[in-house]
Formats: sequence, structure tokens, C-alpha cells
Amino acid sequence: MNSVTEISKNLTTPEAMPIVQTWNLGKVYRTGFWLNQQLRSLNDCSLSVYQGETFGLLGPNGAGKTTLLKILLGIVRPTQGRAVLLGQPIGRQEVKQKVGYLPENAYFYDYLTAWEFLEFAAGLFQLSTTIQKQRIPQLLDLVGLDQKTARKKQLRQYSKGMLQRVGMAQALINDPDLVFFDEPMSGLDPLGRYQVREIILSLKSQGKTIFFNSHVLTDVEQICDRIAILARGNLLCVGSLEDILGRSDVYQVIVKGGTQEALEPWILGIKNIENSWHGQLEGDPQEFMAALSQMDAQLLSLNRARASLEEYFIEQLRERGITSSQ
Ligand SMILES: Nc1ncnc2c1ncn2[C@@H]1O[C@H](COP(=O)(O)OP(=O)(O)OP(=O)(O)O)[C@@H](O)[C@H]1O
Repeated sequence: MNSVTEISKNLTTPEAMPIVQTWNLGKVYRTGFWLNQQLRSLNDCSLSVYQGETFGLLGPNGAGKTTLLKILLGIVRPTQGRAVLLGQPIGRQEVKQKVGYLPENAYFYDYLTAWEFLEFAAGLFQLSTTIQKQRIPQLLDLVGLDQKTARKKQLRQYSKGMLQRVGMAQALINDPDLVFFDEPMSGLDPLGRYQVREIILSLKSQGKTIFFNSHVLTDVEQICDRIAILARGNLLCVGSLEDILGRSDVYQVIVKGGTQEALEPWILGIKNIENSWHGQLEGDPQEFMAALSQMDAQLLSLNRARASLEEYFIEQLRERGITSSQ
């Protein structure tokens, strides 16, 4: 058994329902020419994702993120453990009807237009033409693609960012309750990443549960309710960002001048180090700065106390002696 730090039991809502649950999931691939070698890519993975959550699965290359996603989607069979999606065992047809998926390197039919591609995807779910006529324009709006372009332009003429948005529309064609995105921001420029983030946030506001893999930790930090870190097939920690990193509105301050008595109500754990006051800010930064001007003191620095997700991520890997990806 690997040791998983379950950092938080705080759910999006206290009575939230588990939508994804796994118990000791594991996968050993058979490799080599004679398939006589074994590669353990997932180990004893137990986690839960709750209704309406945006859940980010992080990990270095080769950590086993895609393997876990593919097991949940019924594409890869686990060699150990079990999992339940939307209250039913994975792989069931009824479950697949309610799940959306955008693979990491999605294949698009170059000579179809976006509209034709979405019609094709809708056909796989046997959606009626009436529903298709309503849903395709809605999805194009959601992902920010122009309807005329979607009807005319073949996918081979689309940029990477536009293709990714078509891929997201495809993943939503069946109006799923649960959506899996494998590296949705990969290879996108800052604007493309912003657009994908906005789409994910808009899906969240519709109450959908989103499970995605990512290397882009700044994006994860902005949109996820909870995260898990996977490395070399082992789950290292699961928890909410606030419980993992601390509150985002806590600041460390350094002040020059003023007196300890005047500053004490504002600075928790105040200490004098080399003629300046150090500690944690109590209260609103704007009000604090206004108060400083009254006490003849000068603010030298005001920094968020919480570490970035990237710092935490690197630290977690380092603690376990993982210094390179696979
Ligand atoms: N079909 C397969 N057959 C054999 N080995 C595989 C197969 N798929 C994945 N692996 C191996 O399993 C391990 C985990 O791979 P996986 O793709 O799940 O990692 P990942 O975390 O998604 O990586 P990345 O971030 O690079 O996409 C890797 O060592 C990979 O080479």
C-alpha cells in the first residue's frame, strides 16, 4: 500500500454525492516483443470525486494519469481494484451515455467541417436530428466558435486552439453529467488556455462534474476545487487547494518604522528582524496601508503566505526522491 495524504474531506457541498469512486485501482501493462515484461503504471489508487466538483489530476510525464482516465472510461481494463462512475460499475453502456471525454491527442477527421464532425459525434449517441439542430449551435456558442465557419471550414484548416474547442464541443455532445478532459490546455497559447479555462468554468456553473489531467499547474490552481497528485503510479495526496496550500488571502508583511504597540493589532506574531517588523497581516491590505500612513511606518513587502501549487508539487515529488519524469 502506498501512503496517500488525504488532506481534505471538505467537499464542494457538505452533502455532495460521489460521482467517481475508485478502490485500490491498479494496472500492470504487458510489454516487450513477447509481452513477457510487466510495467506497473498504477498502484492502489483510491479516490473520490464529488458532484459539481472540478477535479485536477496532476503528475509528471508517465505518472499514470491517462491510464487512470482510460480505466475510468472503460478503455483500459484494470488489473486490480474496482471503480464506480455515477453510481454504477465502470464500462456500463448507461454510464457511457452520461460521460464526455476529450482525449489528449484527439484525432479529427481533416476533411469534415466542425459541424459535420459534431453531427458524426451526435450520431454515435443516436441523438435525433431535432436535438442535434438545437445542441450543435449551443455548443459552438459555448466554446466560442462561429457557426458560419463551423459549417464551411474543414478541420484541417483549423488552428490547434480551434481544434481543441471543437474537441470540447464533441465531448459535450451528449450533454454529459461527468466530463473527462485529458490535458485540455496542452500545446495552447495563453489566449487558448484562457478560453479553455473559461469553458471549464462555464461547465462548472452548469453543475457538471469535471475531471481533468494537466501539467499546467497555474491553470489547475485557478479552476480546481480539489486535486490529486500521482507519481510513478502512486497517489501522493488528495485534497482541496485551500487545505493543501492554505488560505489564499493570508499575507506576510515587512514594515519599517512605527512601534510594536501600534503595529501589533495588525501583525500577528510580530518580530523585529534587522530593524524592520515581520509577521502575518491581520485584516484587509488596503486598510492596513492606510493605517501605516498614520503611524509614520513604511511597507517594505506584502506577499501571499501560501505557496504556489507548483512549489507544493515539486516539494511532494522531491520528498519521495522523484527528480525526473519517466
Ligand atoms: N498501452 C500501454 N502499454 C504499455 N505501457 C503503457 C501503455 N500505456 C501507458 N504505458 C506506460 O504506463 C506508464 C504511465 O503512462 P500514462 O500515459 O498513463 O502516464 P501519464 O501520466 O498520462 O503521462 P503523460 O503526462 O506523459 O501523458 C508509462 O510508463 C507508459 O509508458
